[in-house]
Amino acid sequence: MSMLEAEGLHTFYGKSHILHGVGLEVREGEVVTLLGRNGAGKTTTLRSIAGLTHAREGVVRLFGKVTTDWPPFRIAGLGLGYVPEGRRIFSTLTVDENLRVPAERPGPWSIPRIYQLFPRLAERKTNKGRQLSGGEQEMLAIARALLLNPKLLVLDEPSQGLAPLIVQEVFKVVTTARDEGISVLLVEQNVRAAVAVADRAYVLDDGHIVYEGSAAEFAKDEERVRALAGASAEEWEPAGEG
Ligand SMILES: Nc1ncnc2c1ncn2[C@@H]1O[C@H](COP(=O)(O)OP(=O)(O)OP(=O)(O)O)[C@@H](O)[C@H]1O
Repeated sequence: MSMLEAEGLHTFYGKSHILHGVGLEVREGEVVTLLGRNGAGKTTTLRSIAGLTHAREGVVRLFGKVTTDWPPFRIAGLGLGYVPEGRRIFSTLTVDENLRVPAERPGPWSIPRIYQLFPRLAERKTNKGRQLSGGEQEMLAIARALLLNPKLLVLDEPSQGLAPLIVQEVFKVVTTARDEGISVLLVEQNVRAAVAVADRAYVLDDGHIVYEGSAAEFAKDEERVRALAGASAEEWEPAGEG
């Protein structure tokens, strides 16, 4: 079953035509990564899906419903958990207070469950948002989205600015969510980290999808990975044993 189907999206900022017929799909239980260089249109694709910048042409279907022109709150209510770029957590509130902000949607995720699965956040419970490291802030932002009990989690560059070891920790959160039955759409600059967790990959270039296929196949294509990953290509080391 499809969690998300986007077809032929054309999205503009004013007169700037950014997406030129973008199509992608996330099926139930999948982690799908959307890759591409700076400015390729990844964030714009996510904004079109989440209802923040509506596509002028094309269709977004979420959980079988056409949501192309729905406002963001209605899309969130349907089960889309969107974590934008830049970790917008409340810096003057504690971790615990941050987690109490979202309006709950019924489901298996609760604050005790979050603390159980992300002990790092439990340890930091009474720390203010601004006292957290970048990795902890990202985990908190994802945890907050999970409390909405989404069926599809959409993450925009969770690894941005994080050291490799911390990236691995944040990506464990992604696999935990997937293991809990949540589908994930992941936008990343860190190509190697993303293809290591994803089932399928799409590559966006200048508003066009130029690759679509298995993430494992993509990972094998060293030349392609290197071209996309650029300078960060050497940074990612797969998690070692234990
Ligand atoms: N609010 C805006 N108004 C006008 N142009 C914008 C706006 N936001 C983004 N753009 C432009 O749209 C294009 C796509 O941007 P987008 O943020 O979707 O790319 P991206 O692939 O997510 O890149 P990045 O990795 O830098 O976030 C870029 O050329 C960008 O300059």
